Amino acid sequence: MAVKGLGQIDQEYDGSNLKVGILYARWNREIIDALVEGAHKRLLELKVKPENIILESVPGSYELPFASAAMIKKHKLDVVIPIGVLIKGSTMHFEYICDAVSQSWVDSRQDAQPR
Ligand SMILES: Nc1c(NC[C@H](O)[C@H](O)[C@H](O)CO)[nH]c(=O)[nH]c1=O
Ligand SMILES: CC(=O)[C@@H](O)COP(=O)(O)O
Repeated sequence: MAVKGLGQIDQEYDGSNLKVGILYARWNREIIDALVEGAHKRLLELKVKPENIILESVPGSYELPFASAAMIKKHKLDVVIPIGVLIKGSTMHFEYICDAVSQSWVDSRQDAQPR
């Protein structure tokens, strides 16, 4: 049977040696702030040291892909958690940003490939 949504955590994870970034967009802050708080809380539950959780923000979701790569280099992170919220309105703004961000993630994966 297909597993839908988050699977059950089936093992202990130890993040005590990890340095993690949370990079969030400064749009739709009520939702963003709840997502950031939840990510931070979960990282602490997974034994990531508070001093090894770096929080930074960008103007919006459009900046997340390239700013994520820059943040990893700047803070020598093991991983970054990008958080953005796009809400459909009455124009094509939503589609344009989603498309740009999706393509930017693809480009950043290609940049990260070993030459
Ligand atoms: N409309 C939303 C945006 N728009 C801002 C862009 O992401 C970008 O920051 C701006 O165009 C400057 O380059 N961002 C979101 O995260 N969510 C939105 O709903
Ligand atoms: C994706 C968005 O920015 C959204 O808030 C835009 O709303 P609208 O399309 O009505 O300008």
